[in-house]
Amino acid sequence: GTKRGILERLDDGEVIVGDGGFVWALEKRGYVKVGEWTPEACIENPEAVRQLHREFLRAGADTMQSFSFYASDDRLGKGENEADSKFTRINKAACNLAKEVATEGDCITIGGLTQTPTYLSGAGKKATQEQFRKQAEVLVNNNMDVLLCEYFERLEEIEWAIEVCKTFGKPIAATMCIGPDGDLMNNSTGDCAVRMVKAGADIIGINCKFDPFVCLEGMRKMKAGLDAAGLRAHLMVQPLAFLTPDANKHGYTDLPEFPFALEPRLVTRWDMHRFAREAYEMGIRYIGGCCGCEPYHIRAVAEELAKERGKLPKGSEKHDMWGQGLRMHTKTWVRARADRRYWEELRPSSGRPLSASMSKPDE
Ligand SMILES: N[C@@H](CCSCCCCC(=O)O)C(=O)O
Ligand SMILES: [Zn+2]
Repeated sequence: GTKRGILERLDDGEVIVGDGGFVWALEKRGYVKVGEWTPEACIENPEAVRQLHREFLRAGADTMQSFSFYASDDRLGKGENEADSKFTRINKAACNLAKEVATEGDCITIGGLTQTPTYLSGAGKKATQEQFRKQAEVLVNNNMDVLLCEYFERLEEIEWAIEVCKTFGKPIAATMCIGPDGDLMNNSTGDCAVRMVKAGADIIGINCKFDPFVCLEGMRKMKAGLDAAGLRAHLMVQPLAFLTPDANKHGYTDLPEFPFALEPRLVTRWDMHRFAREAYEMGIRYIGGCCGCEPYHIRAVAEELAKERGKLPKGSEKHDMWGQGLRMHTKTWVRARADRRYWEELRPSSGRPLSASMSKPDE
């Protein structure tokens, strides 16, 4: 068809703006349960999922990712008869919602899958790959343009997932939720990058668990690993929208504030400008967000890279860049904040005089 695929766009050096965090945004809206993090909302409240897709589209997202997170059969299904099992219905609905909104823009649909309870149970490669095959099959049968293996903490499991996805002949993206200190099986971040590419991924990187700047530290290690191995791949990063300089290799889940008091750590749109620029300068071209990342964060990515993309997102119709919308404010001191440097240099207070700036992660 006319729509140019993701690899064509990336090969042409184009920026792909990703969408943000679905489970996190929908949990705040009462459609997802913390701890389960499963996407029943696709069949129970499709209007909420559709609306969030539309908000990310308006913010400039070039991708619509199926809300199929933690939707493997071993987590969702109870082995009921395939056709109308919860597993099949949720994954199918997730694809349809992503496709519906993707057609409202010139978006690429991304079929997402992630780590499984089967792997953690120690059931081994065959049983684990069967889970990936089942879910990838539904995503491909429902016309997702790309398969994304995301939020893997262990290299071996994402290698198995990539191997399975490769059999479907779609472009493959793969992101691990690791920082600069490697995965949970003592594989270095650089080695994780190399082995994801060797397993067959076209686009590799990091998503979740760590803040935008810690993720970029991890991406620098991934890039160095690929360079040392003489490998090339497109780079992708979808960080948390929470600041986590104090996290250990387990990321935000080990911080005392996880999951119900991370709000003081939220990044501002200005942090996202700085992140998007640094990511772009590193050669990363698929730039989105994960947990905590709301549409205004994605709009900031699209605005920071407006020149490179040759366009502003629709949502910028209601947002003059760098605070220019304050020029007409009645208060002179607020008018003075219609200034890029003011916002770039501001170190915002937390408003919590008794709060420490950092916490100690639980082991
Ligand atoms: N594409 C997904 C990624 C979710 S990343 C992790 C979500 C919570 C994990 C946990 O605490 O177990 C989404 O946007 O929801
Ligand atoms: Zn996440």
